[in-house]
Amino acid sequence: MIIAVDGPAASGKGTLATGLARHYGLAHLDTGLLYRAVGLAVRDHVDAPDFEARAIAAARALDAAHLTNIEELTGAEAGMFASRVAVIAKVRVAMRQYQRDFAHQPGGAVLDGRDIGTVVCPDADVKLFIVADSKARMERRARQLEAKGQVVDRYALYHQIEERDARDMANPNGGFYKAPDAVLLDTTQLGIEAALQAAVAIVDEAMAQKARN
Ligand SMILES: Nc1ncnc2c1ncn2[C@@H]1O[C@H](COP(=O)(O)OP(=O)(O)O)[C@@H](O)[C@H]1O
Ligand SMILES: Nc1ccn([C@@H]2O[C@H](COP(=O)(O)OP(=O)(O)O)[C@@H](O)[C@H]2O)c(=O)n1
Repeated sequence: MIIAVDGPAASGKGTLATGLARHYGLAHLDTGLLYRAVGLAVRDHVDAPDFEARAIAAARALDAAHLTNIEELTGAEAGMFASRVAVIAKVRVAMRQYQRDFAHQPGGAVLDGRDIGTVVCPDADVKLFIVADSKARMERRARQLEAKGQVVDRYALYHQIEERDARDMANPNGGFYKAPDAVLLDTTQLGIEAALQAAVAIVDEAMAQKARN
C-alpha cells in the first residue's frame, strides 16, 4: 500500500505520516528532507549566477547519507533554502525517481511532502491533503522549535511560513495542490491523537472501497 500525505508547512503531515507508517507497518519518507538537504548544500551560493546549476548537481548527487543531520535539516533556515531550490524543475526531476523507488518498495510506504499525490505517486492507494489554519501552524512550529531550545520570534515565524507557502503554491513546477482524489483533513481543531485517528479512518475507508470495486 502506498499512502501520499501532502500539505503546507507545519500542518502536521510528518507527524501523521510517521503515525500511519507505524500503524500499518510501512516505511516512511519525509520528502521535505530531500529538498532541505539540497537547499543547505547550496546555501552559500544563492546569489551566484550558477546557483541553479549547483542546485541541480546537488540534487543529482543526493543520497540517503545526506539526510542524517536532522537537527540542521529541520531548522527554519533549511526550510527557506529548500523552497528556493524546489522551484527549479530539474531539481524536482532529479529527485523524483528516488522518491518513486522508495514508494514502490516491497511492503509499501508512506511519503509526505507537497506533490506526492499529484506528481510523485499519482497512483498512490490513498491520498491525504492535510491543512490547518496559519496561526495554528505557526504556533505548532514555534513550540517545536522552542522544545529544541531555540528562541522564537512568532511574528517573524508567521511571515516566514506564509512566504514559504506562497512560494510553494505559486511554484509552476511544484505540483502543490490537492489531488482531485485526495481526502482533505483539517487538523486545526484536532490534537495529534485525534488527527491520527481521523487519518487511519480515511485510509481504512479508502482501502475498503478499493476492495469493494
Ligand atoms: N494535530 C496536531 N495538534 C497539535 N500539534 C501538532 C499536530 N500535528 C502536529 N503537531 C506538532 O506540530 C509540529 C509540526 O508538525 P509536523 O508533523 O512536523 O508538520 P509538517 O510535517 O507538516 O511540517 C510538531 O511539533 C508536531 O508535534
Ligand atoms: N515534496 C516536496 C517536499 C518539500 N518541498 C519543498 O521543501 C520545503 C520544505 O518542505 P518540508 O516538508 O520539510 O517543510 P515543512 O512542511 O515541514 O515546514 C517546502 O517548503 C517546499 O518548498 C517540495 O517542493 N516538494
